[in-house]
Amino acid sequence: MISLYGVSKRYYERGERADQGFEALSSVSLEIGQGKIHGIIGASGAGKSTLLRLLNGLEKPDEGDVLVNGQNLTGMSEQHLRQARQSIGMIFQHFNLVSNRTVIGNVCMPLELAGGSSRAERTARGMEVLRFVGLEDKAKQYPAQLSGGQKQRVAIARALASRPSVLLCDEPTSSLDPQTTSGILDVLRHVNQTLGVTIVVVTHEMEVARRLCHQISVMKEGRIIRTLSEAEVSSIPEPQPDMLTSLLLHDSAVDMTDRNVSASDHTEQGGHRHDT
Ligand SMILES: Nc1ncnc2c1ncn2[C@@H]1O[C@H](COP(=O)(O)OP(=O)(O)OP(=O)(O)O)[C@@H](O)[C@H]1O
Repeated sequence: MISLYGVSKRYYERGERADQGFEALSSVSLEIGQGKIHGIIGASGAGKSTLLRLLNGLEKPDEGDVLVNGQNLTGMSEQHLRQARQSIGMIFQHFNLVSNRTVIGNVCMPLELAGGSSRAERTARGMEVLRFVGLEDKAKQYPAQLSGGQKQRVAIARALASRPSVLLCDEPTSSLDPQTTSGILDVLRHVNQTLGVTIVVVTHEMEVARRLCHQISVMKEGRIIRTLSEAEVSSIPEPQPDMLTSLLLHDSAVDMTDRNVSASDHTEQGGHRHDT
């Protein structure tokens, strides 16, 4: 379970007073249930990445509380934060692999940093997570020898190595072509369904959010202006990006029910958020 209560975050230029600065997040409250896939969408600058960074303690809120797995990250010491982060994996748009390490070397990095395991134990766990993402045959290669989709699979394997209960994804498919995107969405679903990992996905790709997520929160100017329930997300016809675009562009919540198609329309169109 992930909870944000009244979270605000300001960024300051050098020399600015506490009442100045730019408010990137403004009184954000949100609850994400355990085992859910939750999307965060919004225009550039809406505060999506800031919200994600608060969830692994990379940023501290100025006000409010951030709880992950019942632990309040706000006010935690660096040492406790490091421990808490072991149950929070993260992947990025540009994969962030270390170029001079092999695939298995990259995947084992979090285990090395955590300490307390032998090299043989780390390698065994690394091979296990590489198998999970379908890349055990690439263990000895270097990132430069892999495609974009393979690099993101390695990044997912690395994030899973320390058995996290939460996976944070910052624009995980924005660098990938549509076919590779579908493959990565399959892997993320597999992570969620097989391992029960709660996933939070920041994306500007409305269709990715619709296909992958149970719920979707829409952000605008540092606020969550709407959270779509599972029923509402399931009801979004495929593909109808205009509806989500209008959610991004207007403050007032769009009445989804006016635009919902009936259950039979939905079936006829073959629309299902887990279609790829
Ligand atoms: N370290 C920082 N210092 C100052 N301002 C920042 C900093 N990080 C983010 N901001 C500002 O806060 C606002 C929210 O940024 P954030 O990166 O969270 O938005 P975003 O929705 O993820 O945008 P994008 O989709 O472009 O990545 C933006 O106006 C950004 O310029």
